[in-house]
Amino acid sequence: MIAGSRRGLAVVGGGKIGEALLAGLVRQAGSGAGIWVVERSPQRAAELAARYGVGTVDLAEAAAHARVLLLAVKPQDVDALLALLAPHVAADAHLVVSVAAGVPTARIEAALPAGTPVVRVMPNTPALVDAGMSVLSAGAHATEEHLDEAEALLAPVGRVQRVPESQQDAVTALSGSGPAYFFFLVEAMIDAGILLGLPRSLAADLIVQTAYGSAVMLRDSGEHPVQLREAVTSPGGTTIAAIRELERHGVRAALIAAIEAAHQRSVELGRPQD
Ligand SMILES: NC(=O)C1=CN([C@@H]2O[C@H](COP(=O)(O)OP(=O)(O)OC[C@H]3O[C@@H](n4cnc5c(N)ncnc54)[C@H](O)[C@@H]3O)[C@@H](O)[C@H]2O)C=CC1
Ligand SMILES: O=C(O)[C@@H]1CCC=N1
Repeated sequence: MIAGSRRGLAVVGGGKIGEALLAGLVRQAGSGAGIWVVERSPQRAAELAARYGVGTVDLAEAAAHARVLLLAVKPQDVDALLALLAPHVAADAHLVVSVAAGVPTARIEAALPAGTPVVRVMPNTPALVDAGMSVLSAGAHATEEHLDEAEALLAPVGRVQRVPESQQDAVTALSGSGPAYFFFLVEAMIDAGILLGLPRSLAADLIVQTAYGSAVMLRDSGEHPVQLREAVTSPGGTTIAAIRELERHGVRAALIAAIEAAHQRSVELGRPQD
């Protein structure tokens, strides 16, 4: 294969985020042509091939066909994967994109042929519904063109930002893990509806639509969250009674501590494995 003749994308690791990205990208492209998946579990590979019409290949075939190798395995599995992948990577023909939480581009570069361009990305699962948030950082050999290439890949499934790599652990704690915090809040709010005697399906409908409407307002109104909250909080009314309880139970401090813990875990995951 001549350097530069490769096209398309191979997703290595078809787990939760690998599938979210695959699903969004295949939907946007209109088919799975030019998209391959490498998956350790044959059963999972067959499932993804059937669901999205993508080809399932091994690492050597992925590297032979695809220009972009998108690594979506657990941080703990990255080193083992790189050892298997490295013999098939050509620095002048591939762009390696890693979504592994915490793992620095320097660690990936050290395991690949000298000069391989690596872009670190923190995506999130709303990519599944084209509402993802992907945050990109360049490794030592990734140029603006490589960042543009990674951005073009991810832009169809949501918004894209670029940050210095030093901010990626914080980004991971905010937008990478972020959907889980919102799902957790929604889960708790639905439980509150159950406590108040509403049927589960009604409580879920009320809360999901309220979450959706609030998210659209946050994104589109241009107003600060404080202003939006104040507009809901009538003097002597119901909302302030609830807000007082949230503050009394330390919910704000709990969220800050939770996100700080996620940041710390991302830093730990980035350290070389024993
Ligand atoms: N789940 C999420 O919302 C997000 C996850 N990430 C990152 O994405 C990566 C994957 O996370 P999840 O999808 O949640 O994990 P997961 O455990 O659901 O998926 C990992 C997949 O990789 C496969 N795998 C492992 N080694 C392999 C190899 N050598 N070759 C081929 N396939 C291999 C496993 O069989 C599994 O299906 C992690 O590094 C995580 O930090 C990043 C952003 C968001
Ligand atoms: O929980 C995790 O480690 C991954 C990274 C960001 C979201 N999920």
